[in-house]
Amino acid sequence: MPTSADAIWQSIAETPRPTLTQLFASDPDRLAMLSHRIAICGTDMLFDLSKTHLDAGLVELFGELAQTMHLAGMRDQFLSGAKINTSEDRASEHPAERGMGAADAVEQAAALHHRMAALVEAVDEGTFGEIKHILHIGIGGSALGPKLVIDALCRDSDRYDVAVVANVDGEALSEAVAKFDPAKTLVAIASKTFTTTETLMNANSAIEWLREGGVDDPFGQLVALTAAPDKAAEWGIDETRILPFAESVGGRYSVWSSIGFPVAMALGNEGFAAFRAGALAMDEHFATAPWERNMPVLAAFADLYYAQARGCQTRAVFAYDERLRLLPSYLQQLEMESNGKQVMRDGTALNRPSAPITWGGVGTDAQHAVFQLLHQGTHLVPVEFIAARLAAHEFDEAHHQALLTNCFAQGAALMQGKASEDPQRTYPGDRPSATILLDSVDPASLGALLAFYEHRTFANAMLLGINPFDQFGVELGKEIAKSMDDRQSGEFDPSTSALIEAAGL
Ligand SMILES: O=P(O)(O)OC[C@H]1O[C@H](O)[C@H](O)[C@@H](O)[C@@H]1O
Repeated sequence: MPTSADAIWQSIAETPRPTLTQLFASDPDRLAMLSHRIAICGTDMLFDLSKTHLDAGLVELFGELAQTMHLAGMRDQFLSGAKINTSEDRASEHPAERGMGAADAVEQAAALHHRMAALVEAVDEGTFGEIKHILHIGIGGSALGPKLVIDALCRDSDRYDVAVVANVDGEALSEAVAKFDPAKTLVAIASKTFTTTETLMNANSAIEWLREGGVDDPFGQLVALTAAPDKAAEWGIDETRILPFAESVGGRYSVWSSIGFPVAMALGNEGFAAFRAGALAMDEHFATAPWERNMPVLAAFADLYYAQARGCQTRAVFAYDERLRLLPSYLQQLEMESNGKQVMRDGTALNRPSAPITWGGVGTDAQHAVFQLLHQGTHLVPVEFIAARLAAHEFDEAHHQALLTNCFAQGAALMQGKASEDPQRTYPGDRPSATILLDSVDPASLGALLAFYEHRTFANAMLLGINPFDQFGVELGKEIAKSMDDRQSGEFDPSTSALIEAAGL
């Protein structure tokens, strides 16, 4: 009979706790066990988890937990398009956008990609007149992915300027359109549901801006990216410019679908295909590698060890690469919206911490701001560093060397610490970190990196027994905001009513 999850968690909690330095000293094979290279479309990605407290015993215990929680079976179901999002009775088929999944889903995704590529070409060829700017309007999963990927990969692109507008605050739209010529702007309205208030309000204002800018037929410059094509059509968007994607692709997993249209515009169709190919290479790794060498799963073991056995309430991600500066905010949605849950898949209480809080920043900036707490604060924070071996900028290579040495020095310092007679100057050390080193920040590597995080989030969820694919927690606030907009203010608590009154609403 398989051991119960509670018994395994108990064993994990009771596992002896040698320091990281002791772990390295006692096992000459530690690096080989926990640091792995994965080949991705002709480049290499290095995942070094050796500065975490995982050891052979813990990996074995987590392997038992994986068995008890049916991780392999759940992964196979997920990757074959079964309805694993049980609370919403649907599959989760973002891997089909990259080419992995049920044959019909893969085929359908390929056809939709074909259609999107044709629209990109049509814009390139001037079918819409001279287009120079793309105004992408969307929020949450319909914004964060495109924003990150464009910021990371399209800095030198001379194709189109893209602005991503999410916030309902008019300042966001105002800032974005300030640089754009209405006559030369294509507006992409990105919304899976095509009902999101912020997005539709921004879209209406963008139409107004086009009209006021002298565009006679603003609707002729609109494109919709959505899983609800009928709603987009009702809204007035021409069917030829609606790029649909499957309902079974979740919002925070949708950058691979037509939500990635502005990426394809800025990067070109080939670049967008390479981005998806990189993700597919990671899908294949996740689908086949044994747990002890399966990087998304091994990383999830470490995540769970810190959150469950060591009481860590947060985890910090630092991109030592300016091009990846938006990665922490992308991961905040991916990890916290997926795994910030209070119940298991069957609705019973999750009697343990769910996802830690993801936060982070950019190196080296963050070293001069928040690293004090990481080195000497009383919170234990597992840290993750992401860097790339090669730079792309034109300045002296000393910049990149300094960036990488700083990155590696921080990991070493967190682990080794430093003794001192003076308590103020003592570094306790034994603080964990993981490092991911890409060859370069290119479409395939970034695709693989984001797929790695998706699968790690999935593995965390399966090992806890929760559903990472719904997000009911975001609904209540929307409902209350709506009832406020509808002026039902009498129903609110005294504090809220007083705020409404003070703001003159
Ligand atoms: O793409 P949309 O349907 O407009 O949704 C945009 C976002 O809003 C919701 O509230 C969810 O929390 C997100 O997961 C989603 O990505």
